[in-house]
Amino acid sequence: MVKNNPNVIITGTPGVGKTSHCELLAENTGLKHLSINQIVKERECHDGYDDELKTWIVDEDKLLDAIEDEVKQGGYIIDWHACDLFPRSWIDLVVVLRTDSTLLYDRLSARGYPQAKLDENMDAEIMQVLLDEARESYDEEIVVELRSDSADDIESNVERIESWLKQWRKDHAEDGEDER
Ligand SMILES: Nc1ncnc2c1ncn2[C@@H]1O[C@H](COP(=O)(O)OP(=O)(O)OP(=O)(O)O)[C@@H](O)[C@H]1O
Repeated sequence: MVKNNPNVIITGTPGVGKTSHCELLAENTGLKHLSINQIVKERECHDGYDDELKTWIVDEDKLLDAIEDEVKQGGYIIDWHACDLFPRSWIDLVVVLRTDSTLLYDRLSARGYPQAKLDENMDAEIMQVLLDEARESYDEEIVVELRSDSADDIESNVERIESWLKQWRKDHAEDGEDER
């Protein structure tokens, strides 16, 4: 299928700023924000709720089936704290957001996370779990690591992604012309 728009994953540890980035990027570009959290709940792509970690237990096969037809058309910003489940052929850019661990601690504490969940997420950020997962799952040219410490970071990161998008659209418009 020829896509007119790319698919971008915005990933990173919970609390790193994925939703904040996705919302601004969607508003500025017209790409659609696909919150996997919401899809899992609304389309029931889970095997129940983990009471201890206060999170849904995701059924990845159900989730991929639920979004495949939409995502294959292109134009989605996928917002999720994992990335290795999405087929490489669907994805054009993977942005891994990173933040300072003190800032992350404050953001997650403010949400009232249980201690076990807070510790797990702090460890994941410090050990750069998501960055390694992205690098192992996709070609290195499409994986970008960006800081998300301040509001200015959000703006400049979104601007960078917008520039990338402009170039992607230009390149693919030329491809389309070549094919004619
Ligand atoms: N770069 C930033 N500068 C200042 N505050 C930020 C930044 N990124 C996120 N925050 C704040 O941290 C909190 C969590 O942000 P957000 O919901 O965007 O994270 P998330 O990665 O989408 O989390 P989750 O994976 O749990 O959905 C929010 O209160 C948000 O305002």
